Amino acid sequence: MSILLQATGLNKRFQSIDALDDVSLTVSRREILAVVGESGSGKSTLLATLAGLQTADSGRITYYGGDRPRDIGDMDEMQLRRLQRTQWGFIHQNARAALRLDVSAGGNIGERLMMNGARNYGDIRETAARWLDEVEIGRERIDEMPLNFSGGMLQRLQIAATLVTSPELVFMDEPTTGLDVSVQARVLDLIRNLVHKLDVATIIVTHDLGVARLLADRTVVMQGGAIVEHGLTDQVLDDPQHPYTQLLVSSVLPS
Ligand SMILES: Nc1ncnc2c1ncn2[C@@H]1O[C@H](COP(=O)(O)OP(=O)(O)OP(=O)(O)O)[C@@H](O)[C@H]1O
Repeated sequence: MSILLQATGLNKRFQSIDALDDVSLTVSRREILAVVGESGSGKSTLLATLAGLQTADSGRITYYGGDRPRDIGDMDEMQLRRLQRTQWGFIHQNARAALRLDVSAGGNIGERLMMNGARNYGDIRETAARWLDEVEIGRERIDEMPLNFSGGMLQRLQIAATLVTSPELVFMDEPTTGLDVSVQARVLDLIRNLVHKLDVATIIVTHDLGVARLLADRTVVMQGGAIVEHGLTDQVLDDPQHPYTQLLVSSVLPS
């Protein structure tokens, strides 16, 4: 598999805290990479940095998608925004904050299509309807404001609104955290089916090793801003080598 995104030597310091400590990783095309670790280990900082939402103090991020390799640090604001809305997607933990609640469900999906150049109203509406079916909200709710949608429905709408343009790379920050346990499984199942169907590379941050096991081809483990272990997910979770990973696995997964 060819590399889609490569990060080398990322560092980020907040006052005296090393949120990122010499982090290097790669994500290949169509690969699902999980970033796991305890609260405060640097997962969200890493994801936001990789996605160009915040800058590292040092290090380099190269994106090999599109027509030529580009360093994120060399892009101006407009180029980065364009990349983020065309070839990338970001699924936030808090769907309520990520969506526009005063715009219809169909409008939330259609907006992303229009940002990518779609102009034909009939086509946009039909694509939005298809995606509402795809994420099991149902096309009959296309004109409904998502204000009264449940947490699970909001997350499924955010997923539709992100994946509708078939991005090459999607960043997910704890996409099922905060949802009822019974709802989490359904959303995870949906994510798994869609990313495989669309062949989209995914970097997913989670504190839940079960999520990594279900979704990810490879997993990296973070502690104190550094990657302490990485490998195939089954390998990392079934035969952890680093004491911190062993602790994580033994305290979270029943043996
Ligand atoms: N804007 C900021 N200002 C100061 N410190 C920050 C900031 N953002 C993150 N940090 C610190 O950097 C470290 C890593 O935080 P980060 O949120 O990336 O960890 P995390 O693994 O995602 O944790 P969580 O799962 O709780 O979000 C923490 O010690 C955090 O307090």
